[in-house]
Amino acid sequence: MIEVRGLGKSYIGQDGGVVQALQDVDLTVADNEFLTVLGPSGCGKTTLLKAIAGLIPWNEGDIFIDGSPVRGPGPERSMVFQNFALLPWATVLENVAFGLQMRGVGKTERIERARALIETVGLGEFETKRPGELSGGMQQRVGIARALAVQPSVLLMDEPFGAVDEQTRRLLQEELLSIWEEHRLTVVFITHSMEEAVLLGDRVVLMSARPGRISEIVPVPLTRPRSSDVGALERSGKYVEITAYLWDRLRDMHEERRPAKAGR
Ligand SMILES: Nc1ncnc2c1ncn2[C@@H]1O[C@H](COP(=O)(O)OP(=O)(O)OP(=O)(O)O)[C@@H](O)[C@H]1O
Repeated sequence: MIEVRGLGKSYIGQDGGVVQALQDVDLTVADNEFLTVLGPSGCGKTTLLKAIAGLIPWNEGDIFIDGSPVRGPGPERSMVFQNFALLPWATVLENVAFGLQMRGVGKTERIERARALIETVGLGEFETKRPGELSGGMQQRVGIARALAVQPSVLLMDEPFGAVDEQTRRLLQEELLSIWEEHRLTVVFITHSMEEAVLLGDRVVLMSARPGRISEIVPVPLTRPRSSDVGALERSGKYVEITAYLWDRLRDMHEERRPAKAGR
């Protein structure tokens, strides 16, 4: 379980001013939950994820993973980044096995575990290729396999499918759903897409901007498993209703931030 309590984070901007990125954020993510996070650009989504990952310090509040306070990165948490963040000089196999090497796992086991995950994400024929020889979607599959290789209980995903084309995105969503259905991980997934947030999530966290706060948490009562027929799901009335609701809420947030028009 992830518990975020009263989290506040500010940055010092280039001009020396203080940017309050997060304020009073309270959030509980249950074991094996798939939580998606949606909100306007700059509302602190990445900051929240990096704090949970233990990659940045914060000013107020606490974060606990299974009751233990977060003081830095830990073996139970893995992160997947939008820009893949692969080692450019290393092969697919080496990239996926890298985290295991860092954790002192022996070579034979490393290769065995990495190969199994490379198969899972459908890249069996590409294990000797380097990232530069792969498409964006393939690189992100490597990123996912690498994150899963260390057998985390928590997967933190920062807009992982934001840099790939629409068709690849759809395939990656289906793959991620089936991986999650099999491995039952706790996932926190940031996205700019309302459709993606609803398709994947058990609940959608809506954040509002400046300072970033949780505006609302919207449950997604769509049946699982969802990986088998994503198309049918998207045509269901409930799916359409929830995405329309999220869009209304996001539009309200944009309207609130827009300067009032003259004469109104
Ligand atoms: N290292 C930093 N130094 C100064 N300000 C920062 C830094 N990182 C983020 N910020 C600011 O903090 C706020 C939140 O940033 P963050 O990247 O968490 O938002 P986000 O919701 O993930 O944005 P986006 O959706 O555009 O990726 C923004 O105003 C951003 O400019």
